[in-house]
Amino acid sequence: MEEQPLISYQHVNVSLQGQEILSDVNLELRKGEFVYLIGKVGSGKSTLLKTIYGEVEIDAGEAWVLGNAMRTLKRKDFPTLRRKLGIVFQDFQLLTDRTVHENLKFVLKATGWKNRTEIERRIEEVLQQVGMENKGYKMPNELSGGEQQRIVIARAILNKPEIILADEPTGNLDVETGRRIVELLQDICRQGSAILMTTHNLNLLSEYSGKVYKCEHHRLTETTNS
Ligand SMILES: Nc1ncnc2c1ncn2[C@@H]1O[C@H](COP(=O)(O)OP(=O)(O)OP(=O)(O)O)[C@@H](O)[C@H]1O
Repeated sequence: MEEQPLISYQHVNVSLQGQEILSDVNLELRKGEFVYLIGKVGSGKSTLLKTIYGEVEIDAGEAWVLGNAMRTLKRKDFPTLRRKLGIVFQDFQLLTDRTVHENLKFVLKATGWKNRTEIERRIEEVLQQVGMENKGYKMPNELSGGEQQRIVIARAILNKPEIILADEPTGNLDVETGRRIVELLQDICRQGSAILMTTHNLNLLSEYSGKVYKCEHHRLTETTNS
């Protein structure tokens, strides 16, 4: 039997303050998929991602995320869902008053990790995975933009999420650094997390394969990535 998709949206409508943002959205994300979400500024990409982690409500349609029906999911159950998602925001949002290591430890502790050895081991593993193994002692402001984004990705993968939502993860970076970040996400995808990322950088689409959805005129259409 075919596995259920990790995300399945059917005929979903989303509005903000009475304004239609997205209408009749159909979206599917399956295990191991790398999916791009493209579209003009203000077309609704971030809003769509926000519905997946429950920050924005869905008005109509059917929406499933990791087995949860999003329209009936209780507020108290959102934190449990969010822990299963790795979220990479456009601006980095590392805690600026503590080191990289402390940033990562903070998340592990907040998500229930207690054993000190396991915590240390996991921090070492994710730092290695993003190529930042010697940077744990640094403060965020001592890192370049690309390095900070790597740490944000390290933070997102701490709990081995099934889905990573990345909102314009290359937005503030130069082309080459942005490319390396996408390579890192592709690498993480190959290791088992599905990735849904928004981008304005259409060059990436031809360089790194993936399914493409385009947000336009309040609709989402799947386009071919050639
Ligand atoms: N909190 C809000 N209240 C009302 N309208 C909002 C709110 N947040 C966003 N919008 C509107 O929703 C629309 C979609 O915004 P969204 O941020 O999802 O677009 P986007 O495609 O992610 O844009 P960008 O490429 O600039 O990130 C925009 O018209 C925006 O003005």
